[in-house]
Amino acid sequence: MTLSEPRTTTRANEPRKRALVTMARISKVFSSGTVALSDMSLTVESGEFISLLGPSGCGKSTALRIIAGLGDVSSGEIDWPSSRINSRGLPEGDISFVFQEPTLLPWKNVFGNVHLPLKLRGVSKTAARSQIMDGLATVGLQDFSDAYPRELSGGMKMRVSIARALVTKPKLLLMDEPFAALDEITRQKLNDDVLKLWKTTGITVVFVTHSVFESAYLSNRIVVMKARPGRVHADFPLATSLERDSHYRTSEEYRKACEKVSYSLIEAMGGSEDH
Ligand SMILES: Nc1ncnc2c1ncn2[C@@H]1O[C@H](COP(=O)(O)OP(=O)(O)OP(=O)(O)O)[C@@H](O)[C@H]1O
Repeated sequence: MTLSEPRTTTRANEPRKRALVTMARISKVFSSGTVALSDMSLTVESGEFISLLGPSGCGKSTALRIIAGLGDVSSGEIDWPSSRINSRGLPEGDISFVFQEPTLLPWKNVFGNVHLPLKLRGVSKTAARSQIMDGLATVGLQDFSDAYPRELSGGMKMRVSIARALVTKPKLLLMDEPFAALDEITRQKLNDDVLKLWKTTGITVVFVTHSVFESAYLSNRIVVMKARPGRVHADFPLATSLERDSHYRTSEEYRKACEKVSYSLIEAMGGSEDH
């Protein structure tokens, strides 16, 4: 196969569909009176790559935080049908969160930062070494384990943050606009890294973004949200016969996917198609 030939999409160990987490008629009203979410229902199937897309303030981060157990709900139910639940109502060890900021500890080196989630579980550095180095290899930073955050570029810091999220081998990776602060080329590289780990590990990803292009590139399902109050406007699969790579970015199929997502977002924002 030459470099210019598009490849067909494959994913190792394609999982059988089953509900990983179900949000049923979730509402969230903050003490300020802001209704961040109203009657939001969403089932995340195991193995999906879902993008939550929508205008600012439509509740994307709130929805993600609720899935992560970082905020309570005003009404509605969260269910984890296929997981063992701990006393906090969460599936033990199954969720990792990546924020827009890498949030690395400046006084710890890369190895120490990635070790953190395991340290919190009582795993020593020695016992965790191979897991940490595997995590760093996944994001291409195996040669930077001794470096400190101040020595890394923005993209490298975000890679460390992703390695830290993966080191506990979560089933579900929640990403809240992780690449929004990065330049376009670094963002595209990290998009490819995340897609690669999604394909090779079987992890489920819920990815919050403002970007139509990013969501159309990454996801196999798009959930477009609407604001005031936050709710689901549209929920559709985004299949492609092509491998999502640099060729895909210039393909007619990607252009059509972007158009479809873009129209849906315009609708969600109350506009018309010819805006
Ligand atoms: N802790 C909070 N207290 C009060 N209101 C909040 C709080 N967090 C979020 N909100 C409000 O809830 C609504 C939804 O916010 P949220 O951050 O979930 O939206 P978003 O879609 O992620 O926005 P953005 O794309 O700008 O990050 C907004 O009106 C926001 O101002």
